[in-house]
Amino acid sequence: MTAPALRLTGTARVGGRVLFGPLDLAVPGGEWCCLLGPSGAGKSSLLHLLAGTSGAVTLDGSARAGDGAPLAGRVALMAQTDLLLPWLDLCDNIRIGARLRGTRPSRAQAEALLDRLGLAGMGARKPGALSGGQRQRVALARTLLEDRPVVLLDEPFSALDVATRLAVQDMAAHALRGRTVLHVTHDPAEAARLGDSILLLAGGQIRAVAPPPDAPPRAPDATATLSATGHLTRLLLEAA
Ligand SMILES: Nc1ncnc2c1ncn2[C@@H]1O[C@H](COP(=O)(O)OP(=O)(O)OP(=O)(O)O)[C@@H](O)[C@H]1O
Repeated sequence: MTAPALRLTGTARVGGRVLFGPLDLAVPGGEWCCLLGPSGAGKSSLLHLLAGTSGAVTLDGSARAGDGAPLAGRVALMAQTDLLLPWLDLCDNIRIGARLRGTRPSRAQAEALLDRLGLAGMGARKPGALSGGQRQRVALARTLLEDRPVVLLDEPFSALDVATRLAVQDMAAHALRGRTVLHVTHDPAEAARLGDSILLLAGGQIRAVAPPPDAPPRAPDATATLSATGHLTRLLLEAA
């Protein structure tokens, strides 16, 4: 699978006001890019513009793949809300996209993903019986099973405790290696740990911030990771 680059250029508006831009955001093909920024800066809107699900937010410009082919059909979006269907069990929730397209991955595939996310043996449960962090991992499993070259993640680990978060970050980093990932997060430590590249959206503009030099996923307590976390925290405080 060849993962295309992503490019978003122009000005985004909502309700007649400028949300961000004019700007030029680029994510190289096959890289994991973390996007940070203050609440309301437009990070989720930017993901939805790339996914083609932006609704009230419009773009005077373009959101496209670097290879010129349409993005439609090549993108999986994990939104901030988990969108789990309460009447389906976890395996069927995870397989919902494939089912809507007329294919049907096996329950064993869904169970295997749950297992890797620390939810072994829970495939027959309904979402109503889960904690917030468990629901978030099911939504991640559904996104991974989509098996798309471009993956957009909106705060995918925000509900997880520290130990689970680190384990699930590692799992996702390995599962999505070689895909083009744009990952919105509020957590500077997460960006310092996971990003091949790191972008900051603030004041309507995009700014690139140098990631630590070694390859992700990085040790959370490595000096370079901690130093990048501190630098990003300072930039976020300045942008607030
Ligand atoms: N459908 C919509 N209708 C009206 N306003 C919207 C809509 N979608 C987004 N907005 C507005 O656009 C702005 C940016 O929202 P967005 O969710 O993209 O920000 P964000 O950076 O992801 O914030 P957060 O970090 O809090 O999730 C907000 O002021 C929000 O109210």
